[in-house]
Amino acid sequence: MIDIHHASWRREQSTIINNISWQVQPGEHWCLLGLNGSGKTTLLNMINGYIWPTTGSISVLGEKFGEVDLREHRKRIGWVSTSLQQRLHGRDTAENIVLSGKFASIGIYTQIEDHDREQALQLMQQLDAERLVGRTYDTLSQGERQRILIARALMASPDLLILDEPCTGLDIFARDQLLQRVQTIANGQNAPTLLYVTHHIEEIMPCFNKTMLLRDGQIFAAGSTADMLDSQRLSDFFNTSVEVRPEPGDRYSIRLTGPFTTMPAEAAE
Ligand SMILES: Nc1ncnc2c1ncn2[C@@H]1O[C@H](COP(=O)(O)OP(=O)(O)OP(=O)(O)O)[C@@H](O)[C@H]1O
Repeated sequence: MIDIHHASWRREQSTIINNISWQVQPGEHWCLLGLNGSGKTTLLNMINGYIWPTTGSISVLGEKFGEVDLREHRKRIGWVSTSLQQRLHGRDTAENIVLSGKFASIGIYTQIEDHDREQALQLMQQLDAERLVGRTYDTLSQGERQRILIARALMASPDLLILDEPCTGLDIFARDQLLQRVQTIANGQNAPTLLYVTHHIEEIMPCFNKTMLLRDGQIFAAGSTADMLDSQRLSDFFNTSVEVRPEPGDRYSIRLTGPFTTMPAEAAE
């Protein structure tokens, strides 16, 4: 699904992505865990073809960048992120935003077929958002917006679904509902491969069988989630002592047990 070989990305004397090699196989769902500024969004921008590695190579969904029509390619990738939220038109209705996912466009510039409209309504139903039909995007709550964005991302039946911190701004109930829906998507027939970006271990659902720990633009460790979410490993990763606890429902929680003073600068923000 994703094959990255020794990819680096440099800007203004700094190396933002530093010699990353990473393979995602069909059937895997990955969680990307890292502190602010560790390079998560930059890596996603690379996967979507918005930026190119300065050195190294990347192929996504079997297509090597440089040999593929990126506009067509992006239709195979659903993407939910805060930066997308900011680019949407606030006066568009919820259902039109979902529909626009079919064309990977902001707004709709094509004749809409009845079956597309039906599919959009079905996805809104699946995400418990059917009552939002007719509402303009700027009147929706944060939790409602996230559900509409996930429906939009699923509209083109993507092979890869990227969820970049989708729980930002959600209360604990909305967060858990959204996470349950993510789990349902992962368990569904013909489910896309999921990449889930977060700072929060509590958000890692059982469907995420793989986890990457990203620090300073480098892979600190990557492998099975159970191996990654180990107290000693995460203490090394965060550079301070933490305790990871298994929680009911194959979830995890984390508690800081070491001194704050040794925390990396970003974490203290
Ligand atoms: N175009 C650019 N030019 C210079 N520096 C950049 C550019 N894009 C990103 N960076 C820097 O690269 C680092 C990684 O940024 P990135 O947005 O990928 O981090 P992140 O892990 O997604 O962080 P967050 O969790 O805060 O969203 C940051 O220090 C950022 O300032």
